[in-house]
Amino acid sequence: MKIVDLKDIIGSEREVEGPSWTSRRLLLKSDGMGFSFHETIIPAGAEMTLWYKNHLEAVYCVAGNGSIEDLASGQVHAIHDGVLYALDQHDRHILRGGTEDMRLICAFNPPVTGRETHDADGSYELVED
Ligand SMILES: CC(=O)NCC[C@H](N)C(=O)O
Repeated sequence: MKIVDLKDIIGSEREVEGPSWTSRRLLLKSDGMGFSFHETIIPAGAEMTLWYKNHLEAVYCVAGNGSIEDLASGQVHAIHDGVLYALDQHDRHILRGGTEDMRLICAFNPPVTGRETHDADGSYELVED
C-alpha cells in the first residue's frame, strides 16, 4: 500500500508549473499503478489550449469553477465541483478558469512518467523513445 501526502509533493520535483496551471503528481508511472494521478490547480481567469495526443485523461473537479471547450465541436461545458470530463478521444480542448480557482483531480492512461515535455500546443511528447 502507498500513502501520499499532498504536502510532501508540494515543492518537490513532482510539482510542475505549466504555462497557466500547477500540477502535483501524487502517482507517476514509477509508482506502478498503471495510471498517474494528479491534482491540478487552474487559476481563476486562466485560459489554455491542451491536447494529450498520447494519453487518455479523466478529470474530476472538486472545487472552484470554469469551463472546457471541445475544439472538435465548439461545445463549451461548465465545470464545477462534482463534474468529471473524460478526454476519451484525445480531445483538443480549451480549459478556462472561472471566478474561483479550479481544483481538478486527474488520472492519465498511460501513466505520465514525469519526464515528458509539453509541446507549445499542450500535448505531451515522451522525452525518451
Ligand atoms: C487538468 C489537466 O489537464 N491537468 C494537467 C496535468 C499536467 N499537464 C501534468 O503534466 O501533470
